[in-house]
Amino acid sequence: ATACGGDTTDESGAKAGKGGGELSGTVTWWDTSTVGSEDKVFKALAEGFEKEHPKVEVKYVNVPFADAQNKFKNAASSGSGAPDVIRSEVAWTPDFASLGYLAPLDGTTALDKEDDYLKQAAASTKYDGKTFGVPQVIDSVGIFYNKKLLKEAGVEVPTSVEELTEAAKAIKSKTGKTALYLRGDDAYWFLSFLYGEGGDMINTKDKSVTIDDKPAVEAFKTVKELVDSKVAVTDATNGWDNMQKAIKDGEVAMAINGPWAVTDTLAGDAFKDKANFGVAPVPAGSRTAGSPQGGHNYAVYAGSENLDASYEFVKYMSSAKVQAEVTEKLSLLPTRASVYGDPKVADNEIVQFFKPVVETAVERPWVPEGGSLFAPLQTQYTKVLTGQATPEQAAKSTGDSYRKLLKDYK
Ligand SMILES: C[C@H]1O[C@H](O[C@H]2[C@H](O)[C@@H](O)[C@@H](O[C@H]3[C@H](O)[C@@H](O)[C@@H](O[C@H]4[C@H](O)[C@@H](O)[C@@H](O)O[C@@H]4CO)O[C@@H]3CO)O[C@@H]2CO)[C@H](O)[C@H](O)[C@@H]1N[C@H]1C[C@@H](CO)[C@H](O)[C@@H](O)[C@@H]1O
Repeated sequence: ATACGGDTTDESGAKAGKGGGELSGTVTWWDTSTVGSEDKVFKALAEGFEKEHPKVEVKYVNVPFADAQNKFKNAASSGSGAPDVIRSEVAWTPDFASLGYLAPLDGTTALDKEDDYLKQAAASTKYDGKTFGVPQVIDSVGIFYNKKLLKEAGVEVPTSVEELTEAAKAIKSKTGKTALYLRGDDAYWFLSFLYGEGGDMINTKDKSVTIDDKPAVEAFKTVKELVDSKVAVTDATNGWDNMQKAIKDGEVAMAINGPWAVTDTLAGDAFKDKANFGVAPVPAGSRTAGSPQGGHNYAVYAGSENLDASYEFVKYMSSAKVQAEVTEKLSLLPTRASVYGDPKVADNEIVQFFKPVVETAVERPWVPEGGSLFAPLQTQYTKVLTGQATPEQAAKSTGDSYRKLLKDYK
């Protein structure tokens, strides 16, 4: 199509149309979604963009979640090998932005119908008064449970740690199975217990480290007791695979997990009959029930040589149409309020459960160091679960690490 204003070539040499001129060139996109359950859906959606922009080639690259943050930082700082667009986890976005690695999107076509984004999701894209990402999916965690096993045990899905401990006895005696798989190699799985005791990692308002306050010690005690009393099984490594195998094979009655795990979990023998799968809020601690907020944004590399096509790609991928398709295929939660009105989305049981959960999820500290709070906590969390540190030692060690990371926090 010839543009009404005629084509111009901007500094990057890419065709930058005026008034709908044709885009061209390549857009390399690093996607971190799970291979084997999510990646093929996202890859196909990216190909849909190419159909609308025949002169643009999207180079889809799947980069493992555990490697992508460092890989991007290395490429961006060396100035070679960085992608044009990255699926930037909510905690990575302020980190990359603070380093100058992301293009501000305010005023570009990437940021389309901005008011339609859920405010919890949009919060992770803001840094220094600018917008450095476009929300893709928002998520939290809940209890995934095997209805048949709970029925055989004659118990309801537990709503608190006490009820979980009680139910575990009946599950073990009546079915021989363990009640819960508790992921031990990823500190994200500790957060709902920390929030359940009224605790948190840090307080950004008064700039204080709170991971070594009493609620955190109580939360470490809770998870240690769940494992020591065999209410829960855990592993110090390879937690994702072990958790998925345990719940999919019906070896455990429950696992704490999020929407990104639904497709993979439903592929398990235990859920040949999809009706056997249930999801419920995480168990409350002694103070409350709190779920963590997670998710992913699309972000554009500041050094991209094809900014116009990258902006349009982000606009397309985060459009209401594409978001509805992602939910339909993967049961992931949209980040556009308008998409929840789409009948296909509104009827999705996973969305029906997780929408109120993400609306009341505990907001994360959207500071550049937010993501780096997990590695030191992960070390101590695993040590507590394997008896190498007491809850008190773990809380103190994590607090000391945080104060080194956050110089101006007390
Ligand atoms: C340690 C890491 O701590 C944090 O990560 C937090 C994260 O902030 C939390 O929000 C939470 O993330 C949720 C997530 O929101 C939720 O959506 C889901 O994601 C799914 C996808 O849905 C699924 O599609 C697929 O992709 O798979 C995704 C993952 O399943 O589940 C996530 C929770 O897993 O929890 C994360 C902690 O895991 C840091 O941010 C780093 O990532 C850091 N990694 C370091 C690694 C270092 C080398 O060791 C290396 O030296 C360091 O440089 C590395 O950075």
